[in-house]
Amino acid sequence: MEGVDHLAHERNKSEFDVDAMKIVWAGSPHAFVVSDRISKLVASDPGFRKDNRSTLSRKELFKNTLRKAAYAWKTIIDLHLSEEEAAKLRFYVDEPAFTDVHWGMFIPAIKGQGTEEQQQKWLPLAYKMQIIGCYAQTELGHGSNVQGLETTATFDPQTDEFIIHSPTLTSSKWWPGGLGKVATHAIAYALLIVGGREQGVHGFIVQLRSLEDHSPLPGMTVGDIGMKFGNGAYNAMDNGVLRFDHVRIPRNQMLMRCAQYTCLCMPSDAKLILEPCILIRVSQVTCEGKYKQSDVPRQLVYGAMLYVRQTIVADASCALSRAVCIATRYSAVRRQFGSQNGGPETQVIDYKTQQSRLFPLLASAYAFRFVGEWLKWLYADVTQRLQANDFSTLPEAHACTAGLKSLTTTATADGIEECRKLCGGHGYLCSSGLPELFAVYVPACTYEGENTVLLLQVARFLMKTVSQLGSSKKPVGTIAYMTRVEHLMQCRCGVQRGFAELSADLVEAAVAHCQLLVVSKFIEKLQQEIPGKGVKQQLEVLCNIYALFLLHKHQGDFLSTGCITPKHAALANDELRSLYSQVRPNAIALVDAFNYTDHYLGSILGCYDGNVYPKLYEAAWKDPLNESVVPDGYHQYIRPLLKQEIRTARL
Ligand SMILES: CC(C)(COP(=O)(O)OP(=O)(O)OC[C@H]1O[C@@H](n2cnc3c(N)ncnc32)[C@H](O)[C@@H]1OP(=O)(O)O)[C@@H](O)C(=O)NCCC(=O)NCCSC(=O)CCCC(=O)O
Ligand SMILES: Cc1cc2nc3c(=O)[nH]c(=O)nc-3n(C[C@H](O)[C@H](O)[C@H](O)COP(=O)(O)OP(=O)(O)OC[C@H]3O[C@@H](n4cnc5c(N)ncnc54)[C@H](O)[C@@H]3O)c2cc1C
Repeated sequence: MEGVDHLAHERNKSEFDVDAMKIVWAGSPHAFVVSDRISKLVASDPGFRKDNRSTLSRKELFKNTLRKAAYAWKTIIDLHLSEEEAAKLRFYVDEPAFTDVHWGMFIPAIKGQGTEEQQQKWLPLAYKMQIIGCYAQTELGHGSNVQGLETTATFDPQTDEFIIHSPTLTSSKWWPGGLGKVATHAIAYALLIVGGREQGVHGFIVQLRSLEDHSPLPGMTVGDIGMKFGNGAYNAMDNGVLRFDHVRIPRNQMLMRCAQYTCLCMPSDAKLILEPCILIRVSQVTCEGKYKQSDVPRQLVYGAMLYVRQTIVADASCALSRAVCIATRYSAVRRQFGSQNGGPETQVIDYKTQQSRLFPLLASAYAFRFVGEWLKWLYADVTQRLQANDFSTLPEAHACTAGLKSLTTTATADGIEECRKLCGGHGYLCSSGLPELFAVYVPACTYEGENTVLLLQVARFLMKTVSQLGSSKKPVGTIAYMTRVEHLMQCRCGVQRGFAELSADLVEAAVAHCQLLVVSKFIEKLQQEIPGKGVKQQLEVLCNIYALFLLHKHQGDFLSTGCITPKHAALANDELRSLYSQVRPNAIALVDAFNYTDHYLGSILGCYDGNVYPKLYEAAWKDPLNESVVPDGYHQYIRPLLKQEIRTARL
């Protein structure tokens, strides 16, 4: 029945203060208040309705997304929402759209790589959405290999302009979100050519469409690249294709500063904190056509990616927690087998197999939340260091953002699919929310750096650290533990095979390094003051589950290297079962702590009151196919079949 909490008996089992855990999950009392208020604002506004998405055609879906983006912007203006509140509103609207790239990449790239003058010119326009930007780096022929990009930007000293051109089919920009139909401007990455010499890949601000009638400017061929995976909401995003035919832009539209770390302390909740920027000029082209390369690492040009990868780790904890919330609530509602003397059947959440699949994912959601908080700190720290021209932790920041982005997105994508399977057949219904969540989430394993390519970056960083063992340069920070492998390196010295030959093994080592990072940051979190009855105890259980689950999953490696004995492995498995039993009475409360509205979850299986079956039944009849009792096509195709008239029928 409506209004009855069918999960009340589960909630009454909780052994900790759920409201206190909500604040831990949100990050602070302030963050909780903002999240709670904005999520309810969005959930209560019919203008943000999303339960009909799966019945829309792509063009209807896209136009509805434009309407929602405009409506969200109007809401932000009318309610005078702050940067933080506006970012939360876009988060809870939960609609992949051009605004994601405008706010999440276009603006950070200008902040990170634009000079003071360029920021003063372009940022006010972008903040007021008087221009809409996209991040046009990937091409048809190159995505991972940024140095392989073929678009050219040739400086013309006669006119003090750059000529942007797509010399080959494979140099066509391909994938940038928002590019296909909406963006008026792009940060386009191109190979700079000055005086006939190639000077590497740089970013350029290029206007794509008229601000009067939105038509593509001369020399631009631009459109959408077509339908993407599944029928999910990501098809509301106009990922585009763009070819330049000798398009001229003023010299002052090459992004000529790379102090992006000093400007970007934009934590994942996107509260923009502008740090004073130290002018670190990576490169510039003078009006005489002279190219000046300064001595800062050229990789500062990749700054926007480093920033976005950091936010993707926090996003992973959100996506995984959504799926776990749905699967946990439904596992408590669903009963199957086990009836004793006509009594109720067993809740599937009580089966040890269900717990051994579900609870490590619950622990992972919390683990990724806390490592995401730490990564936000690391990013702010590298920011401060860059202000003093201290690049010492830049390699570590790159390795951590790349590695944790790879680890958490892979685990989250796999975890969402596991949650769908944990819900049985009903998990395959769009009304469960899981198919769309999966379809929208999985590209995170590819965009912002393909996950294996990024793990190779971590492996390169680890091997570089190993090569320095024995020297005066001692490993510190997240690789301090590697001093312990020094003896291994000495006894194995001489056996050197190529990085490429060993790359598959090195990627596994990179994953292990990142998993160690996640566990150690969870442990550090537990060393902090955590208020609320039983809250720290619950987090300790989840931390132990996360760590022991990894040990169990990779026990072959631990055993073969002599790190543990078979007895240790058996003890770990026993302890895991015991820990699952400790989570069981608190499982519903632990997912309630995410504080997701039913609107944001978008799932009948995961609805707060657990009143699943009536909602499933009611939702079925709303499907357009049920608008008529006799289906369209019966008379044309089915009746001839049934009446054996098929031989003569015109199909
Ligand atoms: C794989 C690499 C890193 C290789 O770059 P490379 O110039 O060939 O450099 P290398 O020789 O391998 O390394 C040279 C050196 O540069 C360092 N480095 C590399 N990247 C960074 C960084 N970001 N920050 C700081 N340092 C960086 C590396 O660690 C190397 O250092 P070392 O020489 O070993 O000390 C690069 O090509 C890359 O990042 N590829 C991935 C491209 C990518 O992520 N594209 C994303 C496009 S935008 C997008 O997808 C948006 C998604 C939509 C959305 O988010 O909604
Ligand atoms: C939904 C979505 C949105 C996107 N949005 C944007 C955007 O807004 N702006 C933008 O610029 N781009 C965007 N992209 C593009 C995205 O950044 C690239 O697809 C991504 O960087 C991967 O590059 P790639 O496609 O070239 O993959 P590839 O590198 O071609 O990967 C193919 C395979 O090759 C392997 N591989 C590649 N190099 C190596 C190597 N050196 N060693 C071993 N294996 C290797 C990879 O591991 C992978 O298995 C988007 C992509 C998607 C799917």
